[in-house]
Amino acid sequence: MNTLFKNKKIFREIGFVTYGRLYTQINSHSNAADIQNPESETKITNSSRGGNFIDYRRIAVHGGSGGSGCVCFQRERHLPRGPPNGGNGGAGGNVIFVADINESSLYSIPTKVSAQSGTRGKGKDMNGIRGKDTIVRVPVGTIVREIAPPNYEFLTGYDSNSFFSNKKSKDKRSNIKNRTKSEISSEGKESLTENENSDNYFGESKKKPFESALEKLHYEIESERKEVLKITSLYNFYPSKVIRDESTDIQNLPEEYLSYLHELSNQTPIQFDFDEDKQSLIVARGGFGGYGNPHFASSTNRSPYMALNGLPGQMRFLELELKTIADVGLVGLPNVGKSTFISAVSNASPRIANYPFTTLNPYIGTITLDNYKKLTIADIPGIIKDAHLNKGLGLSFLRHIERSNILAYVVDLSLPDPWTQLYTLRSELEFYKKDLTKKPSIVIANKADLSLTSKPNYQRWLEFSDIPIIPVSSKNVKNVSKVIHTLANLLEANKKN
Ligand SMILES: Nc1nc2c(ncn2[C@@H]2O[C@H](COP(=O)(O)OP(=O)(O)OP(=O)(O)O)[C@@H](O)[C@H]2O)c(=O)[nH]1
Ligand SMILES: [Mg+2]
Repeated sequence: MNTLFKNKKIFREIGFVTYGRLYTQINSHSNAADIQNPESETKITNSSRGGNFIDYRRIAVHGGSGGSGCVCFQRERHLPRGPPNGGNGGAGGNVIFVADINESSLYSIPTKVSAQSGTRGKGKDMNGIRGKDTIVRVPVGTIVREIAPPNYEFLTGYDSNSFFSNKKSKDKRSNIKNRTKSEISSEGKESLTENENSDNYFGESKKKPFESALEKLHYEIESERKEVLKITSLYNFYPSKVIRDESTDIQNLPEEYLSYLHELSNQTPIQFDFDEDKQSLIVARGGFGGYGNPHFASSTNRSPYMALNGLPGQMRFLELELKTIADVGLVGLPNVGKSTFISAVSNASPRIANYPFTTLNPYIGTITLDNYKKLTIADIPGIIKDAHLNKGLGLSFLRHIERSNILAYVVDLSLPDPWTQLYTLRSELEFYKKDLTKKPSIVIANKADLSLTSKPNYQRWLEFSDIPIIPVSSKNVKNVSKVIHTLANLLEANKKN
């Protein structure tokens, strides 16, 4: 199976990215403790602030295969028929996701992530080496969901419950037919009619070719997995001593081996939210290493000529979605001064210019308050009227403020009737997600330094406003500390509730 992943052509076809900055392998003894104390890992930085911001991605993850156990006997001059001494195979490495506060984009995560396979056991009781784990750093705020493999239903009639069946696998095409009739239609997914699968008069299949390399990869892996999981192929026999007696029965398999097989066939779908730094999750477990022949020695069979093969690692298809988590989300029309505000109050330094849509990616700024607590603010691209109809940059960026505790509407106070900006923003937010505007909110009335128009606007607005309005001049850094204190108090009150 592992050879499949080494197939560079496939990697190229599915767009395997070799940037590898988020993607590193750590030594074979990695465990949860290592993750918490990542000294053994390479320091990775990700400068994805520029044009490389990606907040949605679909990837495939694959744990390493386990190495096979070895069939071997001790042979010395004085000991011609010594005891069995074949080593166990090494387990495959796991693919582990770790949340990292320094990451801000899913850009560097490759389409296909696999962990190293374990090596085979050898004679003289030499166990195989465990495959290295692969650690993928994901930004805090990433949501991981398991998805069905691409076009899963038309690829194969693979039935995960038939792992233990000893029957010869049926013809692939008949499998597809069987599945088409019953399972696919009941699942209600994209279904193929029987006619589409059957051969025509010239014996040519009308089945569509693989539409993407990822589908092809999945098909190959699944067929190989099926092959591996046939009971006879679980065993590794001594050459020319192939014995298929009752000792190769399913009942004789070690319990941990069986439970791993069971786990492989009954994977619970992953749904995980990385909302804290250093949180980690094994997304694809490495395969079990097979036992060497000493494991099968008994009082009746002192020279077992069989060992166990390693098992394949878990294969999963995942959907990653980044929803930035900040305490405060800034929302405003383009060019009102959101980025100027965030750069005036925090460590963020987004681009500022006098034209709309200067900001194209979300930015997070951190402010250290008097009591050494931290307040994070998210600046997102500007929203315009009818953004829900995909005008401007659309509304997808709202996912980054969706989980903020507080909303801060930034308006340009110098424009005529500035409150209309607030109406527009609120209605667009409601279009995106119902009740989003019910979060505690304030209005940052920016450009108050342009007092000729701003001052009368402010006076009029105060008379009917339903939320606090704070006039500021972000450009001249005037009154911004009042905004920060109001936000900090609101946050405190909000957390207590
Ligand atoms: N007079 C005045 N100008 C300001 C103030 N704040 C921002 N500006 C100017 O307004 C323009 C837009 O500022 P940005 O911070 O880029 O605005 P933005 O809301 O981030 O814009 P987008 O990223 O395009 O949505 C710049 O030319 C700023 O110099 C202010 O308080 N007073
Ligand atoms: Mg901006």
